[in-house]
Amino acid sequence: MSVIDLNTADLLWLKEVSPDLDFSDTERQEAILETTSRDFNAVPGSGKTSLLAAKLLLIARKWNQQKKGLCVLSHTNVAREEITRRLKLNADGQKLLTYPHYIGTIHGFVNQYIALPALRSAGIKVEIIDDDAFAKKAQKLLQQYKFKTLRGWLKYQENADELINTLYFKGSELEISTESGTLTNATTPSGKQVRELKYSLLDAGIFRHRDMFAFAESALKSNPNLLDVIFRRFPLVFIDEMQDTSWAQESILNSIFENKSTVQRFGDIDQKILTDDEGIVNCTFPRAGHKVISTSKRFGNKIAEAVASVRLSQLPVIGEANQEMPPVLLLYKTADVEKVLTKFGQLVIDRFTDLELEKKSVRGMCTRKVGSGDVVPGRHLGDYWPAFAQTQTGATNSNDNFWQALLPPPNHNNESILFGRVAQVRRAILLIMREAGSPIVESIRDSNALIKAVTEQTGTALPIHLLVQDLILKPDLYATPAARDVLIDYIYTRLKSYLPTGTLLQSFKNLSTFDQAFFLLNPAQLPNLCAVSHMGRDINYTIGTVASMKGETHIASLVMESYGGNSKKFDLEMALPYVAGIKKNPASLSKLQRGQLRNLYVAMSRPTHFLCLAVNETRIAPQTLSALIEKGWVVEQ
Ligand SMILES: Nc1ncnc2c1ncn2[C@@H]1O[C@H](COP(=O)(O)OP(=O)(O)OP(=O)(O)O)[C@@H](O)[C@H]1O
Repeated sequence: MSVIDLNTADLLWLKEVSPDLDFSDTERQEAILETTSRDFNAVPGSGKTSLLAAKLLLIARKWNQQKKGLCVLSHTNVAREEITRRLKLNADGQKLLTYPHYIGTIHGFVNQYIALPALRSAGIKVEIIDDDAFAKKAQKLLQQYKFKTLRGWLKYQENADELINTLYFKGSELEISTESGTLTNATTPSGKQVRELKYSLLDAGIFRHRDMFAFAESALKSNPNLLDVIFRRFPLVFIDEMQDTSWAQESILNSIFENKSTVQRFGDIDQKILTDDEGIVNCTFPRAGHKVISTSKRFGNKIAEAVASVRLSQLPVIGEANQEMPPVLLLYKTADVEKVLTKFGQLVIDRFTDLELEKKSVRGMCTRKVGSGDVVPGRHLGDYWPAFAQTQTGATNSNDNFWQALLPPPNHNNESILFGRVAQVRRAILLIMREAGSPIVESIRDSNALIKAVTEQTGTALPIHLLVQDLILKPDLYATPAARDVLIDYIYTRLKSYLPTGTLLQSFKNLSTFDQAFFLLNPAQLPNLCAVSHMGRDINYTIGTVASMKGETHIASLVMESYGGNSKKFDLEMALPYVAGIKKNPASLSKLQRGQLRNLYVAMSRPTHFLCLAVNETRIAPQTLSALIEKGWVVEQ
């Protein structure tokens, strides 16, 4: 028997409350009305998250259980925020935001219901769960005399820093492992010390997110009754972004809910770009009997055709939007690789008015950040934008640098993640207040508590609100070295009342958090922000990796080719014959090459209007070029 009854009358109501969304097709209607456990594999831009939010609204209207609730899980905070944003708009939807319901990330859920209670009852304190904070503390601890042997061993390890930064507890036996490299046996001196280091951090209450899954597994093993308690509380479970769920996460969720609660999972298996996860072969999404949504509301037919050509499953992708323009193939000469991003900015300015670009995202993406290979450039983002490469080198990369903390993440224009941007900028301000010795922030652990602490202790946080607003809305304030100098003065005036009495402007300016060495290699470029002036108009747009832009919608997207290293192939060089229709069925490519294609599938499916692929002119065959032109592609140089 299903937990909830949904029928076609509900769809009529949905039309009234969500007039911006169209659920008139059979595939979406079936997905909304489905009441049994089922997976849904849906194309990019099909509106998985908004469909799920709409479905939740319908259920909220009918939910009458007081102590049992819905469990809605996503992989990222972006998806969670999108769901809660939509639910907040409606009185019924708001009911889902409180007890007995849970809406949050899989990490948050596992922590709240399993790992943290287990750690508490074992008397283990938790100070912080944060991969960056863990890495920082681990590196600091490593410098202690007692880890001398370990340091000696690390000198001979590739990625020694990462080996330490990513130490984690694995499985229900809490075995100590690393995500980078291999640890020596626990009986060797260095093997002993690396484990001692991890245990010291455990004693200090410092954990990585991944550790929590091991504690959860361990708790469920030693206390199987816990499973019953959780599944009884949540008879209905929805999981968004299912393709990104690792096996460690899925196996815990399966052990709690499988064959007990009704579970519906949404995702797109072809967008799974992290495929080197342990246990990946066990992942079950999408299960037999799954349904599909094959139409995209994001883009039209031309982009859909290109996206479908690189879709590994070769299932159809149908574009339903009708605002797109001809896609562009941007051919560059090797010597001009650093001009690609500027040229794309010009193409965007030529195609859109300022009004059309307002509040819309323009992005440049590349699969690889940096790398090597004795091949002609166009290998990675660093080739196209040297300032990006410099952020990837340890020397200038500091978790405590204000500028680094301030720089907009790749998705900073997306309204749904504005909340995330506010949190990011508050964190940057917290770094300043901490280093300046502000007594207000002495006992606060993260930026979430900043406003509360400032308000409680001084009566108002208005100066911080205004500063946050300026830093988000006016990136020009930190676009050049001179602007950054002026900005520090301005920050001082805003924060002065929160600083220790007598803090002078000069000592404030000398805080190491303002160190601009971060920008030195390329003072004209911000690491991930490209500024272009053309025909008397300006555009600033963000660049980044494909992985960092998953889930986004752009008005215009540039996809820059990259070299796959061990795959021995440039991704677009390999993909363009498929896009041109000369080759079919990319499923026969090698594993690494298929991984490259998955990235392209994600990247090429971001834009609503304008898709541009940048390729070195030496890497496209004349036959492919003519076939693309015949298909309606425009070639630019
Ligand atoms: N049912 C719908 N009716 C009309 N427009 C929609 C609908 N669903 C989504 N959209 C619009 O389509 C675009 C893509 O939606 P969204 O980003 O939610 O898709 P997605 O399935 O999450 O995509 P991806 O898997 O690529 O991240 C957005 O601009 C959104 O507003």
